[in-house]
Amino acid sequence: MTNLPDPEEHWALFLDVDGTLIHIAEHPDSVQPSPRLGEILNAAADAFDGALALVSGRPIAEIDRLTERVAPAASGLHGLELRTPAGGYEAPDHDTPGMHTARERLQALTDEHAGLYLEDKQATLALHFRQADDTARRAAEDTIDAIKNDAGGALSVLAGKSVLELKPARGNKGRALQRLMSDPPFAGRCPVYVGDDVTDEAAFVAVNSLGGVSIRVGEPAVSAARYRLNTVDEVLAWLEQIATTLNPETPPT
Ligand SMILES: O=P(O)(O)OC[C@H]1O[C@H](O[C@H]2O[C@H](CO)[C@@H](O)[C@H](O)[C@H]2O)[C@H](O)[C@@H](O)[C@@H]1O
Repeated sequence: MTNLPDPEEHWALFLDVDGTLIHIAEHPDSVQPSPRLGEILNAAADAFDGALALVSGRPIAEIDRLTERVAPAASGLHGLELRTPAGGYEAPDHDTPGMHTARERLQALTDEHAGLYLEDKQATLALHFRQADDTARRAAEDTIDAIKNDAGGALSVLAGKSVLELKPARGNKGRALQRLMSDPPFAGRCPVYVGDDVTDEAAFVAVNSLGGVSIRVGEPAVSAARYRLNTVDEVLAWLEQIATTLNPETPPT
């Protein structure tokens, strides 16, 4: 574990999901969260008076399924979908120009190349190539580029871990974090963001601009994050450790 700052009671935790709280798997549907994940997140939320939000490229329904719905606050679809701790809900736009045609073109591409998988999240489309050969991967890159160009600025592309994701151009994880930071129990706290991926960089920048703590998970990488944890297991151990430090009555998990 690298030298992280000591936890402070006035922190607010923002946690990415895949690659941060849950190990990366071969397929989006085959991830296996730690059986202790819910317990660990509950203890961390208690330590910061409920100021804990989950922030993911997955839809909020999927975040809830994978985490036993521990977090009242969540942002899904790379910042396009938001649930506030008070129960407010901001839905993503399902009718972005170019998305319908994109879906048809990407479906045709996955029919053609066995190793490609299209994860249709309605408001965004994730084209996975973890199991694809070089030919399929190049076809994926070319097709995504062409779709983006044809959409004339309405769509943007996020290049995640073995995935290219088409999304409406507006909205990102950084904006979702700033939005959540404006309401209780987050307002007035110091934001701490933990993420593992290029798709988390906007949140690292937002946290840094608010004087917070940005932590990237994984191998050293060019990143706006100022601290690093090596693995998902280190993240879970660190969360347990800060919960126990701030709340010594927390029973060991
Ligand atoms: O923002 P995150 O919570 O990090 O989510 C990012 C994407 O995660 C998922 O894809 C990634 O994880 C899969 C399971 O480990 C892996 O098979 C895939 O290669 C990764 O890209 C998820 O399927 C996407 O919807 C998220 O956007």
